[in-house]
Amino acid sequence: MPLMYGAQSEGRRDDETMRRFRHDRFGQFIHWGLYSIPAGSWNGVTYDYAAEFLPQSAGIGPARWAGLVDDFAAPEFDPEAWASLAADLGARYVTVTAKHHDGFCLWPSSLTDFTVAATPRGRDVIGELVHAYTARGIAVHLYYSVLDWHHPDWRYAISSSQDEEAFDRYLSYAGEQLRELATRYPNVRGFWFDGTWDESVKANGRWSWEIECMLKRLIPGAIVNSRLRADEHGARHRDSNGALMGDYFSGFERRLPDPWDRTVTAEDWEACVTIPQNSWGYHAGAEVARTHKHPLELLEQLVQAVSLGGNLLLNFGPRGDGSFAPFEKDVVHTLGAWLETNGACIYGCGPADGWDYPGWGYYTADAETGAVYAVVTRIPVSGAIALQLPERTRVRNATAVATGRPVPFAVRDDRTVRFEVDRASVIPLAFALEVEQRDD
Ligand SMILES: C[C@@H]1N[C@@H](C#Cc2ccccc2)[C@H](O)[C@@H]1O
Repeated sequence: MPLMYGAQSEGRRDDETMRRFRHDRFGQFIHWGLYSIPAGSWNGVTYDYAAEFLPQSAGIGPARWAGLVDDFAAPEFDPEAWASLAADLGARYVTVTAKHHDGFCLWPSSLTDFTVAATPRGRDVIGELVHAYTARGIAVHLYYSVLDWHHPDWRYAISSSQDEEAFDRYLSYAGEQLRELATRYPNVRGFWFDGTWDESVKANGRWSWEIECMLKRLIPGAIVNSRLRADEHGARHRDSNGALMGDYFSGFERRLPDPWDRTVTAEDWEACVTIPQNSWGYHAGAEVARTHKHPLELLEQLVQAVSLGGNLLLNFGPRGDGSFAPFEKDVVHTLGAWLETNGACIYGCGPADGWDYPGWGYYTADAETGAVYAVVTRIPVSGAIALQLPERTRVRNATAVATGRPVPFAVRDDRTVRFEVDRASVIPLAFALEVEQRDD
């Protein structure tokens, strides 16, 4: 069907900025704001739900919530230390909350007083972070929530002409804030939109189309996630013709596609995940919870995403004072150490065509050289790892990515080779396979 405000381009972007995003594969999400201070509790009551939703969970109105501005002193906020942590994690880009659903701006926006400028130290958090990450060679994407509980003209739905006039005012405000962000911080690489699920936003596909155009005009090559977009019929992420809007699909939140679902390899996509079960902002309960994911579970999610042609955006929620919790530092050390010696099977990699999901782990392939990697995450009780080869394919040799040492294997038949793996091996265990086509 003809669309005025559908997808702005067909197929994958192949410019340098998008190739870099695809090559990066691993990003760190940062959720930090006023919600990090109460950390899930209010007036002595702890709410198990996501900490950044505390105003909703505890029924706190905008005026009372704004009282937290005076407490946002962030004595431990150290942008260079945050950038070092991202580098230690092995993240190649960072997506930082500039404005979350509560409407508080982590940059000194001229469009509202509800910003860091009103806090005791008045620091331009976004500006300092963009500088620190960029100086470490880490690309920055800015998270912006269209949903805004603080702004008086926000509406969940439009049910009167008054609602329409108010929401038009809100969309103008949000548009000017986005212009301000792209103008103040022109070396950010992308914008990560959220809070676009309500009827009011879905009814304004033209606005979302215009925002994408504006940001890419102000920052040529800027990357915009599909979550910003609706078309004129209210279709989100993909327009009414099924074409992806924005530059990559961003519908995987706290979930990944099934490891055998090769359909997702048709598009660029990114999954965003938390370390606790369900809190993006710092929740004090997470420090003692027994429920958050083991670092190796998160590492497996990264390998799984890459094996299906996607990126993983792993969330960290700094405490209200600007420090990181020990359980988050554990994740940094575990993933960073593994990526230090095994990153070849992640960075610049994607799906290994013809190599079906094996069950004991994942296959990735270097997008440039075609080198195939077998990454073992589950060692069978026998210790035997059987590889089902694509047709007319032979494995010439195999080496352990971490050590470069050759890995012995046996040819079982013309479609199967078998590795014997020490069951005490540190996993994920990555093998680099040198394969060749047989001419039989
Ligand atoms: C990236 C994540 N998206 C946000 C959300 C949400 C949400 C949660 C429940 C129902 C509808 C939407 C979270 O607050 C976090 O920013």
